[in-house]
Amino acid sequence: MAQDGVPAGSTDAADSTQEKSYGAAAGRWSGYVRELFTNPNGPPLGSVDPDKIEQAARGKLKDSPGAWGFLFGNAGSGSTFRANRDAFARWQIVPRMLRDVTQRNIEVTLFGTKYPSPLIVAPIGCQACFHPDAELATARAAGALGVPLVLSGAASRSLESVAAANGPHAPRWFQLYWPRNDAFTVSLLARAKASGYSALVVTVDTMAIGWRPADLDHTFLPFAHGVGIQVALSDPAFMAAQGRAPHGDAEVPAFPYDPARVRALYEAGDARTREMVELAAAWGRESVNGTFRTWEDVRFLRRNWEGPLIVKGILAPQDVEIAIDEGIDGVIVSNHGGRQIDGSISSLVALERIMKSQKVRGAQAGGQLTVLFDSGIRTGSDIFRALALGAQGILLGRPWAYGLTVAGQAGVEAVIKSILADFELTLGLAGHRTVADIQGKADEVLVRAE
Ligand SMILES: Cc1cc2nc3c(=O)[nH]c(=O)nc-3n(C[C@H](O)[C@H](O)[C@H](O)COP(=O)(O)O)c2cc1C
Repeated sequence: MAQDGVPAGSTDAADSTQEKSYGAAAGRWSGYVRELFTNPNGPPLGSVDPDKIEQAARGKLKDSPGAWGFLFGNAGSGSTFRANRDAFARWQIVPRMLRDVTQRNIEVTLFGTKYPSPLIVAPIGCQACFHPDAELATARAAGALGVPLVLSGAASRSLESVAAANGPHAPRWFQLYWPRNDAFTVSLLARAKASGYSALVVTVDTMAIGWRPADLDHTFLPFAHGVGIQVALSDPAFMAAQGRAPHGDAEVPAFPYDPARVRALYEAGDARTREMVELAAAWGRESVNGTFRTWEDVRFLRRNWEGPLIVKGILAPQDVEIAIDEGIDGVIVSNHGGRQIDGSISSLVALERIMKSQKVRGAQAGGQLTVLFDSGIRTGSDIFRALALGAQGILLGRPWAYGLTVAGQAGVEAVIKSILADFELTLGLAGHRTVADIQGKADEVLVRAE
């Protein structure tokens, strides 16, 4: 069994056939194929095709067009989102044959902890918009599979109840949307530590929400109605500043979230709704409100967080080099799935450029910096390509949220099991046994399509 965040089992692929929890048995993920072929009812989500699961999620939210627009939508014309996907298509895998890759192991070690795969569950805010079980379903799914979960700072459940749903020994990280008030920040960090979140992810590409036509067209801003601010509502420092006691999760946002209904209640003078809108406005004065932070502010976090500190939303090599100088432990190369800047560099091209930096490569090789990646990952071969181009782990974003929307916990599990089975098979079919065989080895294992 895993203990205190340390995975059970062996570090040796050939020897890892029986452990559970963080450590994955060889072939564990591709074993899902057998499960699918022996299930007379077919795949749990009706399909394993990411596009079909996305369509199923759209169907599920057909009466909540604002929620669908929030989940699926992007900045501006959506060009960055498309660029993310197109960038993957430009790299092709060059398989090697007649190697014994029967026993495969896709475990990785990040920040000194071994995880069963390179997959990390990306922070996605406000999950109460998508499923009544919201973050708890996602946390249960991640905990059941032993994959690390990143809880969004804009969650619709508290850090504590998500930790409980995730499980006492499950790996979890906390993503911070930076409050203006230092006492609130320090309180969040203390709660994260106390609830077993081992790493802190600070998202630096969302000091304000981008220009998102879908949200603007639907007048969809759940945070303004108190949906997605439960991390704050459960915080003693934030609530004390509002002259109130912290709310637990006894009262959670209604599902489906219906902005028109909340507006009507507000107009009718409903006291509870009015209080929530007032608290939401106070949260809005704290976070994601156009107050831009600097590296100087990151130093404050560095001083107040002992564990790994990871900066999410970096795209320029120069910024990664600064992160190294600032003693940051990890970066997540990400453009937020194309939701922040229209016409931005794709995340994969950004990764390629970043990995050309001698300083970055040296820091990565020396174990000083961990490079993670997200934006656009949809298949196992996308994971393969991101790792080959230099990432040490990847964050899966919208695909699992589509699974959540369709089927709650089971949906999140199905999506993660599918993409990891796909990745493990792709790795083997390409002639490799472990992540180390391909990580940073694009020159050997990929070719750029003409
Ligand atoms: C609905 C939605 C909400 C998100 N909320 C957050 C968040 O609260 N914090 C954060 O750092 N990133 C957030 N992200 C960005 C994801 O963590 C991730 O970077 C992105 O989804 C990757 O792009 P992809 O889903 O297209 O692969 C959100 C993304 C979506 C789709």
